[in-house]
Amino acid sequence: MSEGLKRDYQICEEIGRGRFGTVYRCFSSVSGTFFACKSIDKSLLSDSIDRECLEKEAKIMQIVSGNPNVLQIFDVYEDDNFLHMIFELCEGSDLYDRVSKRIFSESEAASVISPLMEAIAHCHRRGVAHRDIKPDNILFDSRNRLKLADFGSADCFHEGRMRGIVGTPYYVAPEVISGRDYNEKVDVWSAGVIMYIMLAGIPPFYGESAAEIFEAVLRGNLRFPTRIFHSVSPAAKDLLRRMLCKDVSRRFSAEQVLRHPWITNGGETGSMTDLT
Ligand SMILES: Nc1ncnc2c1ncn2[C@@H]1O[C@H](COP(=O)(O)OP(=O)(O)OP(=O)(O)O)[C@@H](O)[C@H]1O
Repeated sequence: MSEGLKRDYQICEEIGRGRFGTVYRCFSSVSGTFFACKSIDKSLLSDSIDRECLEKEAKIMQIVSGNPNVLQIFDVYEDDNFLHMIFELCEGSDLYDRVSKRIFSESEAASVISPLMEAIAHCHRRGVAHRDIKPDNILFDSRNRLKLADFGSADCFHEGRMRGIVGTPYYVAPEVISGRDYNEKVDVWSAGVIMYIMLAGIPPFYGESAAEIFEAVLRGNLRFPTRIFHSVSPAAKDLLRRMLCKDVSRRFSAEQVLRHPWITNGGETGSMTDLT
């Protein structure tokens, strides 16, 4: 373990595991606070792309720090074998657990989508596209505040063209799959998929395998089956159409999503006129 880490933090129990790293609860006696320490075993990084992603993750998290809805990074320690990143601790269940259990009311969904879009808009203002927005990467702290996490696939879109397939099948935007250049609006698409799943309990573009899901996403045929959507407001459907719009130039930006009435009214749309 790195000397600096041992000096500054007391490492406690394991709280999670990813492909390359283990996450531990840790304690800083200086601040008297608990944090999360993600320790990455460098020997598990098989190629230069993995190594590049890891270095980028720490760098990008520093660029996007300072927003209450983006997971804060506090320290980075490196030795020959490990890279340790100290993050704020999120002890609540993640959004994946929450969406797997039940369908959300519109106001409950808005209370998640609104801070998520605040986090995404903040990253986009700093020139960062997250590129892997999905429920597993949306954490909640002990006060139930949303924190966007896992910038391992993120990229700085001002530094050159973005290309290459990154993301997770259900959530990935069609322009990513088609292999064209794309921009930061891929994150708005993914957030739209999350909003749809929260309100409907099923994904908007479904397939039995990754290949079938990709085909469904590429078709981009957005439907609101009456049996599921009969009680969903026109405002929510209007926003979904604008987020899950295949034409990137017409797709809303994160800032536009934040100004949409469904967001500004907190999903309370009972008295609104039909937007469709
Ligand atoms: N800041 C945090 N606070 C509390 N728990 C966390 C925190 N960050 C990650 N975890 C937990 O640790 C687990 C592993 O996280 P990690 O970021 O290493 O991997 P992952 O994102 O799940 O997977 P991969 O990196 O393989 O895509 C997560 O599923 C989560 O449960």
